[in-house]
Amino acid sequence: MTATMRPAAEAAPAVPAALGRTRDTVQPALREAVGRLDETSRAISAYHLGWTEADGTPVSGNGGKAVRPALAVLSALAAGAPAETGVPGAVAVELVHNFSLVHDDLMDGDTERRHRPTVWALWGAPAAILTGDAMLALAQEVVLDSGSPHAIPAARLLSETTRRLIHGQVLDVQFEQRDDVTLPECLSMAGGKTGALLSGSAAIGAVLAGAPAETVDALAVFGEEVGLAFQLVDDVLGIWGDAAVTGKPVYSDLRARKKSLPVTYAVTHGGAKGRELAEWLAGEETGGAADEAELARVAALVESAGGREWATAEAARRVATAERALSAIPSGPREELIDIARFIVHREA
Ligand SMILES: CC(C)=CCC/C(C)=C/CC/C(C)=C/COP(=O)(O)OP(=O)(O)O
Repeated sequence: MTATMRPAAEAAPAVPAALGRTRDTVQPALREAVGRLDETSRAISAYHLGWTEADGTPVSGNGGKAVRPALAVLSALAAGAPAETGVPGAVAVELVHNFSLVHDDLMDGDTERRHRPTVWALWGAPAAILTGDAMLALAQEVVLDSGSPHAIPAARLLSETTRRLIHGQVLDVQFEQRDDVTLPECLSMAGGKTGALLSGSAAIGAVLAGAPAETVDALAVFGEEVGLAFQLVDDVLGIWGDAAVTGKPVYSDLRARKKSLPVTYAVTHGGAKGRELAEWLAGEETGGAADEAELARVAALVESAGGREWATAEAARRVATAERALSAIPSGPREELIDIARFIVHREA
């Protein structure tokens, strides 16, 4: 068993069928949209999205799990519209997501994502900033060009979602300089950094379909809760995940002394072990590639202070709340949304 609290005998849940199906529905539109970018941004985006090698050779690589576009397409279906209605929203949220990853890797100095070198590591900081910017601008354009009579409210939702996402990242960066971050503050940061885009993804298809406010709100609540579960699991994988499976370097969050959710829980609720952890986080003596053993010791400290168990249980609680929010959503899309939420808590990458 790696990151989850799943009993050893229980198999990992299958990847939900909706993820593959919606990926096939959305990919042609995503490729068409990226094709509108200038030559340099297009080539770098194609690499980041797993379509080519860095030298432009076509590949079918790892472009990510495509969770957000799946939510956007299912959101349209949940509103009684065809899948195609959600596609511009799906393309837009995947572009916003990838803008945020390209910029996040640069900010964190991370050199590996999706089992490949990151954009800034290959092309440098200016190219990473500009490629991310290009994807973000393109996302708005795709929604505005959707042809939906509800394109303006959908574009507004995307804008508000992006502002919340950026605010979450602002808090995350600020927390690195603070040693008094509380658990509610950390949850609020994760709600912005990850909950906002999952919420916007789960709502945008319904907005494009002109669904009533109750439907949009229920889907938004579902996405927000799933987003928090997503970040909790992401933080757990960042400490106890298998780098060969996650495709990201192990311990990068701990090495940067990030106030992730399991770490913040451990510090604020872990008694003497939490205080020991807080001292380590505030210290300057650790860091760099030579300290792998030290980071393993700190990971064990977070675990013995209850951080891993709490984060895993909290993710399950968030998914249960998310599922309850869908009570009025028609069967079919509801079960597929729930399958994705459960997959998120049990994933290992
Ligand atoms: C403004 C700015 C820079 C914000 C950064 C926000 C940020 C990077 C939040 C983390 C979100 C997250 C859990 C990403 C992994 O998604 P995933 O596992 O779905 O990734 P995948 O697409 O590779 O599967």
